[in-house]
Amino acid sequence: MNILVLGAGAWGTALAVRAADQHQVTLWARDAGQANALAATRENTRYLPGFPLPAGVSVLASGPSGIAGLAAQHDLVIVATPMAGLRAMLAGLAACTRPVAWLCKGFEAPVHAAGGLLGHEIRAEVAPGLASGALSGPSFAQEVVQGRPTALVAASESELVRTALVDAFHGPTIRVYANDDLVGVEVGGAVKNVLAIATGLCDGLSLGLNARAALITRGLAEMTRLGVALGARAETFMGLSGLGDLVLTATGDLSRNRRVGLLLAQDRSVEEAVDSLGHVAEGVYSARTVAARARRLNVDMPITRCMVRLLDGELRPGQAVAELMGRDPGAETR
Ligand SMILES: NC(=O)c1ccc[n+]([C@@H]2O[C@H](COP(=O)([O-])OP(=O)(O)OC[C@H]3O[C@@H](n4cnc5c(N)ncnc54)[C@H](O)[C@@H]3O)[C@@H](O)[C@H]2O)c1
Ligand SMILES: O=P(O)(O)OC[C@H](O)CO
Repeated sequence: MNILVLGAGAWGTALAVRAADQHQVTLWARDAGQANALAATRENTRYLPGFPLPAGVSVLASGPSGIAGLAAQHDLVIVATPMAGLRAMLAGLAACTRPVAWLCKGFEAPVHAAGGLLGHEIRAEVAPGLASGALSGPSFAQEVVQGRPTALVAASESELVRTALVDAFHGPTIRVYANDDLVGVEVGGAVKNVLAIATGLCDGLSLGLNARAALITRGLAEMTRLGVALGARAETFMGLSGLGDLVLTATGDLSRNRRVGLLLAQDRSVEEAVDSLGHVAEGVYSARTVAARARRLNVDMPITRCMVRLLDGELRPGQAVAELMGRDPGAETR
């Protein structure tokens, strides 16, 4: 198989390295300088230092034919940009006849009255004919690139796309499960990032293990409520892209979103926290949209609402905890 990976951040690079165990991979960087550095050093020193690119990975920057021309020369196209780059990528691939999958986890920042969109909603606007889906699940790039065992979920309404993703990435160190609930998989991947900021905050304030378990459990409930309201199946949230990715991101110190929460607990500003990462933390950009879409659907998401007020500077860390604990008693419903 010939696989094109569009985006040479940490995750695109890690998956390109692993896919090259079994396939030919082209890793595309939007910035010619980054592509040249990658090609010269055979290492992504900016986003995933310490892991050489194997011979099966070739590096490219945009050529005269652009991404559409490149896509036509490959069997599978992976969009590995953050959410902020997905709309432009899908628009550029609108006429592509190859299966396409995005890796980003989040809601796009609002571009019109409908508010911020998930990947499949952006696709419906700019590339409705594209055979496409998302590859998601609990997966830190640093562990995947080291060949540590990982399970992913290939989500699409199209069996062709699910099968292409399994063929591309299922191997000795990665298991890929197929799921046709693209909405559920996308909601899980987006909301877990917001909840990981909350859990980082909780741990940074040394609130204890009981508090962390409560946040994860009640966070899963609010993620499920939003997903079901958006048309997902509730059972998807008990799977890899729901519970699985929530547990990983909320508790694993490799998570950039969790690290934002840990830094906010030290009274660092959101800008300082984000700048210190050097990587994208999608939860920071998605939180307001998650809360806004929940509000429109009449879905109660108290943890997310609290995180938005914290990120907007309306609450200090201690006040956020007091607000969550001060709510009226309620039934333990989904
Ligand atoms: N790193 C992980 O472990 C991991 C795992 C699973 C999913 N993801 C998701 O994958 C996506 C990418 O994450 P990452 O870790 O590779 O990020 P990163 O911060 O390591 O790299 C981001 C890459 O995207 C490029 N980029 C930034 N803005 C862009 C834009 N507007 N258009 C095009 N390219 C742009 C940057 O140049 C860089 O190459 C995120 O949505 C993240 O949630 C990451
Ligand atoms: O580092 P984070 O918080 O962006 O999380 C990375 C992956 O999404 C974990 O599955």
